[in-house]
Amino acid sequence: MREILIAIGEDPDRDGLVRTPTRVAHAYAELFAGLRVDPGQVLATSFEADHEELVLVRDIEVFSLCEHHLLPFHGVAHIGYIPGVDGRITGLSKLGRLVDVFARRPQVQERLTVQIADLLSERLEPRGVIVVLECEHMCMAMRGIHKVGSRTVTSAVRGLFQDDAKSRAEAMSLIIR
Ligand SMILES: Nc1nc2c(ncn2[C@@H]2O[C@H](COP(=O)(O)OP(=O)(O)OP(=O)(O)O)[C@@H](O)[C@H]2O)c(=O)[nH]1
Ligand SMILES: [Zn+2]
Repeated sequence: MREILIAIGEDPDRDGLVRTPTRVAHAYAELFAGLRVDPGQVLATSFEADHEELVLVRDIEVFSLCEHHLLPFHGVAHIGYIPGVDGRITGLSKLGRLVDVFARRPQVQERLTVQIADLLSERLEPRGVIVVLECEHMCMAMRGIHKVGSRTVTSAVRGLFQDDAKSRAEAMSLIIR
């Protein structure tokens, strides 16, 4: 960080900047903490339930950093699943925790979307999973192409949502408003 400050023409020893390398190190430790967490642990607790219909959590806040520029992208995730035949469900907060574990890494939005869908699919063995992310990328807003307000939408579907167009359309109608 000190070398970056010198490279951009700053004085790393001036009062406001002298502790900046340390601050950035601490900030990065938090922003990239997901690299040191086992995502499977997030879903370690699950419950039996007689619910065989859609469970959908909308508008889960997403903060991540693109791996190309290390600039933030942020927006929301919508995560839905239909529990498997043995009816296991997870705590609703775990879906938000799962987003954070994968988001707190150098990312691309597509991979973040797929990682969430794959882990839910693997660990909960649900009948279907649908994940939609809508994010704005600062690397496209405050630099480069300067397109402020454009949002990128990515989705990943697993299980019955892949084959059953009616179920997918029903879930999408609850997600996209
Ligand atoms: N597919 C994808 N691309 C992303 C994501 N985040 C940033 N990017 C893009 O990554 C690309 C990197 O392109 P490069 O040409 O290597 O880098 P660059 O010269 O800084 O590109 P510009 O942003 O076009 O100025 C850019 O087009 C970014 O918009 C993401 O989550 N998914
Ligand atoms: Zn970027």
